[in-house]
Amino acid sequence: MNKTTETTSHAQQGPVDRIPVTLLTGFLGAGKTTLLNHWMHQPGMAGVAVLVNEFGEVGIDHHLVDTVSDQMLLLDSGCLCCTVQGDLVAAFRKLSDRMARREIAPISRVVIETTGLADPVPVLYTLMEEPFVCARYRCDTVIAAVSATQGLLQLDEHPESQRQVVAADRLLITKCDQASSIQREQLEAALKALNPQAEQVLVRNGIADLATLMASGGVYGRADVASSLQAWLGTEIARHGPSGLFALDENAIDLVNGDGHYLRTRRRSSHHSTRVRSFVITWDRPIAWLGFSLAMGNVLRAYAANLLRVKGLMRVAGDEAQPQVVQCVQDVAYPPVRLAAWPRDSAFDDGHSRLVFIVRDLAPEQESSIRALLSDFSSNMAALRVSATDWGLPTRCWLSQRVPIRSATDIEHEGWEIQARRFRLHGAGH
Ligand SMILES: Nc1nc2c(ncn2[C@@H]2O[C@H](COP(=O)(O)OP(=O)(O)OP(=O)(O)O)[C@@H](O)[C@H]2O)c(=O)[nH]1
Repeated sequence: MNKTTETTSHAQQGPVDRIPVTLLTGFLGAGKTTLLNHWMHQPGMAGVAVLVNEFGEVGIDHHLVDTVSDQMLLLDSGCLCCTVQGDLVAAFRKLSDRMARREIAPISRVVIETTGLADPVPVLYTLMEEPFVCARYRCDTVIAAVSATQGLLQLDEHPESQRQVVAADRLLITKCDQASSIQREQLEAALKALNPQAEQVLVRNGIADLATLMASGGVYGRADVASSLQAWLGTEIARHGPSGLFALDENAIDLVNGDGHYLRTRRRSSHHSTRVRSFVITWDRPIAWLGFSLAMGNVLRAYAANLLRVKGLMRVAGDEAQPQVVQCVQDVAYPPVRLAAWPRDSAFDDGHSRLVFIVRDLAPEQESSIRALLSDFSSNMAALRVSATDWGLPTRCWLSQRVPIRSATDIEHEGWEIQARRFRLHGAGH
């Protein structure tokens, strides 16, 4: 074989063999985990490895996705876009090592669910520039979930949300079942202005076709785009804009999307606004659901402007074996669901209730008053019943309905450990 032929065949082989990666992004509470949970039940997900990353001290999301113990990893040491890029590379290495040792069957795709606050650019940079990763994996698609009900406001107030939209090649407009047509159309127009080339997909009740996740994206999935981010950026600049739009220096990563929109981010240090932080409230005894729901309603009402996201698992008196999942996005409380059992081998091992709050501009004394409101539920049933008739209470939907159980049996995780059960080869002797 002459040299030219060798070079050609190597070049042809490399990109074909690399495992496609889908980045699933979207602001806090936009519906990423809900979408993932639906997709995880599809037969087409066999062989897909999922990496979940959360902002906050206690990981919740991986407990909310069913039947995932064997193909899901929690990236729990911080937000993917700033502190855990090394961990992300380590996870890719581990996947590759296990495949090489035939401990797991070949992986057909990796899906990374980022935190709602993640800037996708540093993650893209890792995928496209880190030598180990880009030799074996290729960024295929960036999907951003945007809430039809809250997305416009989030785009206005949170630069992270804009960056997620601009970097995406597919936009999933979630919660269309809850939005008016005017809300939806305004959001569609805003998204079009930010990222005209991205495909827009409407999502109702958290359900989208698996093809939405699996289909290759426009920009990132193009076979002719060089894997190097710098080369890709060069192509984009040549196509769209004046020179000097970007520079890759020591600490800056810039990205220009298909429409010449320009994103700049810092490579290493945490660049989340210091205005955003998280804290956890823990209860070591079962909570009274009525009192808790009313207290949470008052918390949402009083601090709506500062609460970005609240979620957790609660041990409810009288129903202690099945944790109740509590979900709030800003001042909206979503209908609770119950898990079939408490997650094992996790922060919830002790069976305590925990709520993770992600807040912005919340003063310490305000945090103290939230803690106080949630530490002392009135035991006066008559008073509770009166306040339960407050029709404007954000947590009304927690009071009225029977809480369905979601089967989430056998859910466990090993943090960074890759769990091989699903990928195990028959007869491989493991
Ligand atoms: N009605 C309705 N509710 C939805 C939809 N998508 C998500 N939800 C609800 O919105 C809440 C938040 O959804 P998640 O899937 O946890 O959102 P997320 O983007 O993973 O949240 P973070 O991981 O905190 O950023 C949950 O209570 C979901 O049930 C939808 O399309 N329709």
